[in-house]
Amino acid sequence: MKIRIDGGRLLDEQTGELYGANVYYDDVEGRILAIGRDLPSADKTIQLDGQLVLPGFIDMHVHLRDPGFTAKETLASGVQAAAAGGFTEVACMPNTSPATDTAAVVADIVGRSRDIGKAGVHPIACITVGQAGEALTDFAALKTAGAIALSDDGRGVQHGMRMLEAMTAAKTLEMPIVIHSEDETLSGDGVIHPDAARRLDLPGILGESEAAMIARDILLAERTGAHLHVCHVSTEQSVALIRWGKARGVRVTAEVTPHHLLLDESIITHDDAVFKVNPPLQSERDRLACLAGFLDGTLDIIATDHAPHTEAEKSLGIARAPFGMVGIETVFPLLYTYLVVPGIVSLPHLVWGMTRRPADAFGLPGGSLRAGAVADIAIVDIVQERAIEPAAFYSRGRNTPFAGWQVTGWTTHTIRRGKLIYQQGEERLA
Ligand SMILES: NC(=O)N[C@@H](CC(=O)O)C(=O)O
Ligand SMILES: [Zn+2]
Repeated sequence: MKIRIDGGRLLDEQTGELYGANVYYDDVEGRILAIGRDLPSADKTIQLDGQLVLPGFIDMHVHLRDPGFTAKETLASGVQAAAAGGFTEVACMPNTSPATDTAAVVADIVGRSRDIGKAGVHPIACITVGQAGEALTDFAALKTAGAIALSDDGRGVQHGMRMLEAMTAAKTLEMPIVIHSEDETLSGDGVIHPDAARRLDLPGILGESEAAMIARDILLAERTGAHLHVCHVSTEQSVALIRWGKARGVRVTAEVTPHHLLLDESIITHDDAVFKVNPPLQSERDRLACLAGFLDGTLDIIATDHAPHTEAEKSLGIARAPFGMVGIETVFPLLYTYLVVPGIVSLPHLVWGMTRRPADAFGLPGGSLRAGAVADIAIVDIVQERAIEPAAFYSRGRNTPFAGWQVTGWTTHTIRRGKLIYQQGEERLA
């Protein structure tokens, strides 16, 4: 079928200006045929009224929890939540059970997510067996099965020589090494930023635990030539180190989360584990440094670190609850409302950070709307405004610190390879 999206507004990919145009695509080929005002007639039309027609969003850091932790999230609930957030592609982290450390687990995730038919899923497989930080996994076999990168996310690889071996092997296969930077000899048993920890009489996490490992791994990326991607950057020192690495010509890319762009540790005034995340909410100065880093391109992409947990787990209090926040259904509305509307970040800069830049950094299709490109599209409504309501999430995780925040920029339709994978108000998958 030929389908046309009429009456929307697109971003000019050169100038970043919004302009009115229609989009014409084929749902079998899954490609955009033409963009413009005078297009051939279609079998079906999606009629809009000025909504934004954007490239489908790409999230390089989500936890889908399947296999193993399906009370937190399942593949089905995760990819439906992703589609509801406007995402056409997500990369999922390997801290599953069993860990995503064999070709069989990678192939299972790829196959089942394809059958569900919502957002596309790209597994990031473990660097070390069982994420234990010891023996390396079989990178070549993981790549053949469909892994797009390697990470022990959830934990840092503590042993420097092990990381050097991993980068050397990853370089020969051209697989990115994606790092959760945390020197555990510095973070210890900390749970939140030291200032918040002092107020609540809890153990703190030193910011240096992140920056120290980033420094080590930039040096190892320089030595090996591997592509290093730094997850969830949260401190001023980390941003400075990545800026330094880029200036030296090291192949380093980095991501920043919506919570590290919008929140700081001062929000933690009482013992509520909804604010517990790793790396922790940092100081206001760190938050502003992350924002500046995103604006100048040091932090290339926005990633949510969508980390669902059950209500029972999150009700254990900050000392005992697991780290993590959900984010995939609310990232665009939050960043649009609180960064674009007040003029802090431009709309194209936000959109490229969620589309073109992750596609370029990881060699994924999508990220651009033009004739010949894949028909991966997010349609968002910047008039409709409502409060974030966790009970309405498609995700099983309800653990967001943004409940009740009033936002606009909700996704109304998500299209992947020409197929409608989300329409606002649709039923939850079983
Ligand atoms: N970010 C988190 O606080 N939690 C993540 C792990 C991670 O991304 O480090 C999780 O898996 O729950
Ligand atoms: Zn992590």
